[in-house]
Amino acid sequence: MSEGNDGIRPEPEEVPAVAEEAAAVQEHREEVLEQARAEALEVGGPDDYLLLARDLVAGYVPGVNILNGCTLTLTEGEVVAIIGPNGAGKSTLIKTIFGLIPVREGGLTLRGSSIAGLAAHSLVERGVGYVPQTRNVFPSLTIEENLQMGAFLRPKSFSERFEVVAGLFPLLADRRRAKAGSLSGGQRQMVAMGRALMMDPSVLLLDEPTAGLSPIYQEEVFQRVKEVNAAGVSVIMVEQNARRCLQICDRGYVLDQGRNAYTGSGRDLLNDPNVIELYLGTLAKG
Ligand SMILES: Nc1ncnc2c1ncn2[C@@H]1O[C@H](COP(=O)(O)OP(=O)(O)OP(=O)(O)O)[C@@H](O)[C@H]1O
Repeated sequence: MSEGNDGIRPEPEEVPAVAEEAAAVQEHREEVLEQARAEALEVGGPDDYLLLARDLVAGYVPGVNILNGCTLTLTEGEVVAIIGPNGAGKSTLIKTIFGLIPVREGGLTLRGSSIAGLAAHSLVERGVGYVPQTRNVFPSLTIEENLQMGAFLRPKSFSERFEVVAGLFPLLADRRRAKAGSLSGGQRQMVAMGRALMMDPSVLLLDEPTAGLSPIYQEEVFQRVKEVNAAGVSVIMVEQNARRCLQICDRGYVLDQGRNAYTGSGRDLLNDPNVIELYLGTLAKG
């Protein structure tokens, strides 16, 4: 057995200090989550928001909840970010809003009417678009065919919507006959967003649109999101590039363990020492 320190394992006396620090951080997180839960109850009623998710409880496996009471509001014209650590439930929240995961408890309303329990295609009909994180284009189809799939509920509106969407993403017109599978990751993301916009949604749900993209393409995606928003679409986006996302969004939600941890304007969250310490970590120091 080796007696010396191998440079990786901590000295024995360091271990209690690390454990104490971890326990303190966990205790702080619990306090934050409790406070956020109390604040979440202070939101207005369904008629006050374009979209209201209130105290949502949801999960994949019977008896196991991933969302433990999440509240989120979206007002017309906003870009709202959802950030938080891995496994916090960010994607689960956006999938629950889009009807891909059943709501076990809580309320979900769009323009004051309940959408809990509605299937995804019903939400598309009601003006909600969704771009999943992965497998969000049909690689063997052309760009144009991908966009046709996006307009499948209203095929007659294809030409008109194509003009509008290509105005936002010129690439889609320039390369309309190219197979989506031949495009770069960033270009595919434009196709995926363009497809979701073909139904002229008022709400666009984006699940980590910059994941796996180079910094240049990440920036392009953020700019396009702003342009889509400026064209009248309210946006909820889950993001792994938390710092940049908070810079461009109106408001943000920090999720932790399937619950609200912090809520505020993007700027407030970026400057909140607790958010920096607990959730932005090295990103904040960068
Ligand atoms: N299809 C699934 N079946 C069962 N559990 C799942 C499924 N998808 C996700 N989970 C679990 O739900 C929890 C939350 O996952 P989710 O993808 O919502 O997290 P996230 O905050 O988006 O994190 P990440 O940034 O890592 O994607 C995780 O513990 C994950 O293992």
